[in-house]
Amino acid sequence: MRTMELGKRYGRRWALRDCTLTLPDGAFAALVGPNGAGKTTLLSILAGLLRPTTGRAETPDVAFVAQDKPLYRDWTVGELMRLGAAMNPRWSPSRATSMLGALSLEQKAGQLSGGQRTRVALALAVGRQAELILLDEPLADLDPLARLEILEVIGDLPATVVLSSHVLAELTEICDHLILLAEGTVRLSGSFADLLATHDAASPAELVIGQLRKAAS
Ligand SMILES: Nc1ncnc2c1ncn2[C@@H]1O[C@H](COP(=O)(O)OP(=O)(O)OP(=O)(O)O)[C@@H](O)[C@H]1O
Repeated sequence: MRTMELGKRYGRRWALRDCTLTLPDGAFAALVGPNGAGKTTLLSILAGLLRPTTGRAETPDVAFVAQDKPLYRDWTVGELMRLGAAMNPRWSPSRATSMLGALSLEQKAGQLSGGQRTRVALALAVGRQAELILLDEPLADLDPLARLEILEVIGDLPATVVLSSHVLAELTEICDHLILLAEGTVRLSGSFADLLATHDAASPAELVIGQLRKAAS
């Protein structure tokens, strides 16, 4: 995945500016930044849902799980999975099922809890076997064990993953790359291994906190 001088302006204000990034295939990148930094804007452009004002993005086949997870309320989980299969020639039932946990296929989407809806949205994204998976704060409503379980499954996928989150632990334990945005610009990007070798930080968490403090000052 590559972006070149990507920018998005709303009126006179830039939500994202001069964003040039490269992520190697198979990277699992943490997308971090303060509220309003431009994370959702970047993910929406990468997903093809938002047209950039400047620059361009080169992305492979993309699956996007947005903050709100729209699902057909009257459809059962099983029907949604069958829809996923019918719409995607590369559909993997086993990958999709790995996200569903103990969820019943008979349950209607409109009657699911927030965390259960998240599982279904992730199943639809993962079942497609997209090469790039974009996750915009997807895990907020999952219980701690479900979070861990799902992050491990996502980490093992043969895909490039970009995960936006404010929960440091889930980012720094699982992700191998970092994209740090502040005020619409990329402040830091690269593999955690390279960044730790070139910055004064003992751990990924310390690196991220230090950089967020710097961005806020
Ligand atoms: N449709 C829009 N019209 C005008 N401004 C917008 C629009 N969408 C986003 N913005 C502005 O763009 C900036 C970046 O927003 P974005 O949603 O990308 O931030 P974020 O990093 O995802 O924030 P958060 O962590 O709070 O979800 C913000 O200042 C926001 O107010």
